[in-house]
Amino acid sequence: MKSSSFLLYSILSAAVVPYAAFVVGGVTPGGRYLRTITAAVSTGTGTDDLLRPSYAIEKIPLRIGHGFDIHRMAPLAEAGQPVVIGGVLGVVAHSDGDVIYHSIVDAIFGALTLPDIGQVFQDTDPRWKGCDSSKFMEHAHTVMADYGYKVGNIDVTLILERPKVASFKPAMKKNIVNLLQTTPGRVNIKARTHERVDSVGELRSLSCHVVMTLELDT
Ligand SMILES: Nc1ccn([C@@H]2O[C@H](COP(=O)(O)O)[C@@H](O)[C@H]2O)c(=O)n1
Ligand SMILES: C[C@@]1(CO)OP(=O)(O)OP(=O)(O)OC[C@H]1O
Repeated sequence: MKSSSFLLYSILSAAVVPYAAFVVGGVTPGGRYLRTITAAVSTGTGTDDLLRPSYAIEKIPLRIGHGFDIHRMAPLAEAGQPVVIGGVLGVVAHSDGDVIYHSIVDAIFGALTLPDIGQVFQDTDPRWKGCDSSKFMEHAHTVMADYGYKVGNIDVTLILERPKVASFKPAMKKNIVNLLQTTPGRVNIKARTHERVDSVGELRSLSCHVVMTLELDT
């Protein structure tokens, strides 16, 4: 669906059951989106201990990681994020709330036995307020590479009642490939609805699971 059609769909949908515009995999399925970037992660020169883990890990040839994230949708006044389409809801998050990127970052940290995303990028730290989550991805890639690993493969499951995101998968995949410096043959994105049940199905949240492997980069 073209973005103009999505916009129309969004407005029409808002009249019935409004949903948020959001950023997933670096893509906003919908069009009108005012991204706020108030912080950036320095991946090269940081002296922050949390950002630069230094303990040794075992160099096993294959590591597996799982990541999960869920973000609440709420009225814009409460969400406070100008990422709305349909004019009613926003995504409640400290950063930009990209559930795909957050899940991938956590899968990478998990595979490396490192502290999780919320420990590294604390949601009380003003540096991450409204932060573009691609910065978290770039940082996770740097950490992974520093430990001598590269992406094995990534399988993403985005759980989102609507809109349908099939036509946006190539752009999301391209972002992931570029940020993690891997190849298209190693990244897959799936999407499911939540069959209209629970918070995801009732358009009160969206969530994501990621499973991925890391390979020792020889
Ligand atoms: N936001 C979404 C949700 C689903 N899809 C695609 O639709 C198929 C059917 O989903 P169900 O949850 O109803 O089984 C699914 O396999 C996806 O291909 C989508 O594109 N965007
Ligand atoms: C990314 C961080 C940090 O800004 O905040 P949120 O955007 O709220 O995202 P979440 O996935 O809940 O957890 C990790 C947080 O520490």
